[in-house]
Amino acid sequence: MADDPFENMLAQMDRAEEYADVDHGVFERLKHPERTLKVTLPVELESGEVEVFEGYRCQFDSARGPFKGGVRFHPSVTQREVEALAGWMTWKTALVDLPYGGAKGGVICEPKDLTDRDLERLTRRYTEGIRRMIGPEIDVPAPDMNTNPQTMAWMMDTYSMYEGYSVPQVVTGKPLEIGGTPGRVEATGRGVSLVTERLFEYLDRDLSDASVAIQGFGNVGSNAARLLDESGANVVATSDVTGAAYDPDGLDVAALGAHVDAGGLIEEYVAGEIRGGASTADSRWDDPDQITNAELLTLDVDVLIPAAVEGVITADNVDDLRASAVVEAANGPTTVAADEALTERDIQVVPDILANAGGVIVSYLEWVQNAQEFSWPLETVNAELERRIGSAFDKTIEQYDTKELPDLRTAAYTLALERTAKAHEYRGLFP
Ligand SMILES: NC(=O)c1ccc[n+]([C@@H]2O[C@H](COP(=O)([O-])OP(=O)(O)OC[C@H]3O[C@@H](n4cnc5c(N)ncnc54)[C@H](O)[C@@H]3O)[C@@H](O)[C@H]2O)c1
Repeated sequence: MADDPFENMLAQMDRAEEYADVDHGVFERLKHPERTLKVTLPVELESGEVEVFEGYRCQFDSARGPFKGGVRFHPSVTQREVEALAGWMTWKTALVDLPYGGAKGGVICEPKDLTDRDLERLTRRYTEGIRRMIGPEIDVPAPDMNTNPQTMAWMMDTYSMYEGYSVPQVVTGKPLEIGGTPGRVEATGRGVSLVTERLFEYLDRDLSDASVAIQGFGNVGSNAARLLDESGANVVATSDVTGAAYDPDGLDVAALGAHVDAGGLIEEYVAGEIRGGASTADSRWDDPDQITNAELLTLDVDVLIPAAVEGVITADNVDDLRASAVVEAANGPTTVAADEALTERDIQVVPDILANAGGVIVSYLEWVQNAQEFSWPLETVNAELERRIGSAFDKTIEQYDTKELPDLRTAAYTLALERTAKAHEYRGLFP
């Protein structure tokens, strides 16, 4: 049951319902996505072959504003996963109080097997498939797993070609040259780092020298690692699909970042095949051990940050977890059964809808700048990100403490559900 991300999201909602001030009828309505479009995407690959892909766009709830949510390219994308992710976007935008609803898109594909030309064609075909349901005031996509500013540029261009003029505001996470904002690429990782700092302040613990394990060293994981390293924490392990690098004395995060930016894999780094100009001789700590992703999750660390895929902390491994706090950078990394076990063990979990909200906050700031046809400096963007995610963190803690809720996820969900339900109550049912 809980391995299905959509069931997991519904179970999270159910856990919060008993504490949330929400009419039961409205609550039932919140459990159903408004709509999901499935699109068939035939693409002529560079090899000359035609491959037929499948994609989705789910628009979960728009009571608080236009739909907002990323697009994921991954072999394990399913309709249920996209719908769960769209639901989580709805609760996330409500929790951090952005004037948006929630949506998500996904295409079933293995990007590693596609050339840049193939990816461009697939992205354009997908954009054509969903273009009637997106738009600056309707639904605004953004990057997620295996999509990036280049993907957004292709989406923006395809949409604009049909409109007959440039519409930068139709997507966020664009390159700077076509209306992107400074600070967007690292925004989710920055938010993860900021909430980890806040958590330590709240727990009255010192983050400097705290040990951190991060599963996933992509956009979110690598930026969180870099910023936590800069704030004095000790990143002892990180991973990608090929496995994890572990050094109890701490990893050379900068060298790892350069290696991965140059297209390197973690297993190559551990084997000493280091790209990006760094060499083991230059590294502060030169011999990390290769461990598995499963072993990374059970390391004895102060903070565990899952930053890859959903459903990695489960009933099967939760008893082996030794971290004293979990900061959910990935969406939906903890199943409900595991969540209950973590609450019982008093392990603080900063839920995904708070921990990884930095990305959508800065996407919103990009959208606002596009609407104003104006651009802000990086300092303004980062200050606004810190203010907004800090305020959401404080409100979640206040809710948790004053209502004596079982955990931070329940606190975050009650706030998000109450805000979304209020919007539904004010707007009423039409027709
Ligand atoms: N990019 C954003 O702005 C953003 C915003 C909010 C949430 N998120 C969430 O953060 C997570 C990571 O997103 P990202 O943008 O960094 O993606 P990414 O594609 O840049 O990186 C993903 C990383 O996870 C690794 N990975 C993939 N499958 C794995 C597996 N089965 N086991 C272990 N590692 C695996 C990859 O090798 C890579 O290192 C996702 O859950 C995503 O939904 C991303």
